[in-house]
Amino acid sequence: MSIEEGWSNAIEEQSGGSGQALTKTPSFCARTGVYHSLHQLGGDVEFPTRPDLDTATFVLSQFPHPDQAESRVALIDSATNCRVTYADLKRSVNSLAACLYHGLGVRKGDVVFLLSPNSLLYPTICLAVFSVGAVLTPANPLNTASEIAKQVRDSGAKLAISAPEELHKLVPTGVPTLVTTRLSNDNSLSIEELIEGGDPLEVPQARPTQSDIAAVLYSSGTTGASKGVVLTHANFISIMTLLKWTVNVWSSQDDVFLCFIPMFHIYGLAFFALGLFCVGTTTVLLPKFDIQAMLDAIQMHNISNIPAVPPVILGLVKNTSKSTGHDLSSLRRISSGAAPLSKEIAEAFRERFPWVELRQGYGLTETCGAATIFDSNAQAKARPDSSGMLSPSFCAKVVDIETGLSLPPYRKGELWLKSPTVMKGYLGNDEATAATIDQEGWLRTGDLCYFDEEGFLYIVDRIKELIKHNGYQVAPAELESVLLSHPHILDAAVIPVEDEESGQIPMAYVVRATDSGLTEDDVIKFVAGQVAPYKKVRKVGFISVIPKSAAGKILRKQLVAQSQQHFLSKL
Ligand SMILES: CC(C)(COP(=O)(O)OP(=O)(O)OC[C@H]1O[C@@H](n2cnc3c(N)ncnc32)[C@H](O)[C@@H]1OP(=O)(O)O)[C@@H](O)C(=O)NCCC(=O)NCCSC(=O)/C=C/c1ccc(O)cc1
Repeated sequence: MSIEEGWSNAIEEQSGGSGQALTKTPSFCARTGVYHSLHQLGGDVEFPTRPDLDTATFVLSQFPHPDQAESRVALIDSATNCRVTYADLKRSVNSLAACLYHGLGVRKGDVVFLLSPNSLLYPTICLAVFSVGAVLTPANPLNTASEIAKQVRDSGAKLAISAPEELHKLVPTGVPTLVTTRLSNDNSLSIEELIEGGDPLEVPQARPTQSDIAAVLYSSGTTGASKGVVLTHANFISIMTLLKWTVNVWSSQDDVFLCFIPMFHIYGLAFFALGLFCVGTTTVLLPKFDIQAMLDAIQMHNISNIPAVPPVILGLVKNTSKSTGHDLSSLRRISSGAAPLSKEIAEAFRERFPWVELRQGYGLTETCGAATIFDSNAQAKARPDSSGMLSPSFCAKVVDIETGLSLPPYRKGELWLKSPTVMKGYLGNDEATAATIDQEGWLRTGDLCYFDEEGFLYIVDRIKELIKHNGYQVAPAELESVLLSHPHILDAAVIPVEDEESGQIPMAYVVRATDSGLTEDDVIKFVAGQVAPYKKVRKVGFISVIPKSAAGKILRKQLVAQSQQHFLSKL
């Protein structure tokens, strides 16, 4: 059904022939213009209301019964086959929390910077930091030293924890730093040693409360520069409760999960560093994403469930064949988030893996993770373009960009969300917070969407100026400021260019100084030297002037059209 047909059906249904706005749409209230979750709170999903509850206490309280915790495996490192049981994990968390509090004097509100790829220690560090009421600020280890210094400064970090190979990037910040594991040639204090030496019984009794800040994760939001998203313990406890409910709805309690999604982003943090421990499942960790290592791990550990991103789903389609290779029969479910999954990739995946359920979800750092869910594979299969229905406790509005009015089903507008998982705001940035969360608590997502009459959400475009490369955010404004720092670049604009493998790549339009002789390669190398690899400019066009509005705003859509035309003319 087309949008137009659906819309006229919805109007017909709403008016009931009388022209009155009486909606039959199950999730949409025509009077308030609000879409509600069709999943009722209460019954099987209930948020803990005790104010004096923190994320770590909540997660640890959900662990399997002590009789089972000694044998039930929480984590497996696929590279070493090293295993961590739930009982080990609990002891490590309490032991490290005791050391952070008594030994290092880490207190409530102190910001702890974490720079590490996924590892068996990552969840322990997160939970121990939460236990003492400190604020976790994780970062991508691929970030450059200057990107890291910026986050350290902005977050006000008092202590850092670093993988040994990344330590050199933290030294210039002057922040006291612990390494996760100690290399033989170095005498830094390590988390591993603290865990071994700590006494789990000395865990601090003064715990943070639900309204305290738990973490600050960096995201570009709907505009430009990276900002610290302030998430409270209540946000995390709510998302854990929803995740637990989701796993129950999907009957995934006995699944073995594969993790390569980075835990320094909300997707990995919420799923793998915290949420799945509330369910008692086993997670196999890939230290780094690699398609062959992923296929080996699926076969070796009988992986059944993979939270993924679109490029990985494409990778699975392209790198496996029916007749040869790995036994992937254990796979039951793959979910896709962080970037739009094209209908073509979804269909190719379903054809190649007919026994595997594929479900798309939608979430943001600002909502502490997933906002939507598909209840069943049949629902998802019938709607390959949809990201699912609102999760319990979520409300949405679809707001007309011109008029600000709330729109009914099948009308496209900006998605606004409200739920107990919505962030407190951006750290030290009241202006950005006010521009993103209104007085009533509605969060503007910067995504263009519509709902159908059954309450399924379809994200159709991005209003916010963000490029999504491999599921990572790339902010054009950040790259433009790097480009403008080049002495031979007079003006620059960065736009997304569609790319089959990675979703989108950043392309720069550059106005170069007369007779500068600057080449595409020069520009690419100049940017690559200053930003994390996923932010690299991968294509350059030279132009005489950057198109701008009367107010000086870059007309990116015009440049996108220009790049598409250029590409088509080359075919
Ligand atoms: C697994 C991916 C898809 C691919 O990994 P990869 O192949 O290793 O590629 P990378 O992008 O990590 O980096 C590779 C690049 O880094 C370089 N590199 C490699 N290690 C090095 C090195 N140590 N030194 C320096 N260079 C190096 C490497 O050379 C290479 O450079 P280049 O070839 O130029 O791209 C990876 O990109 C990835 O994990 N992406 C996911 C990002 C992600 O989690 N985003 C979520 C954001 S939060 C969000 O949106 C939440 C949504 C959500 C939605 C729904 C829900 O239900 C819940 C949540």
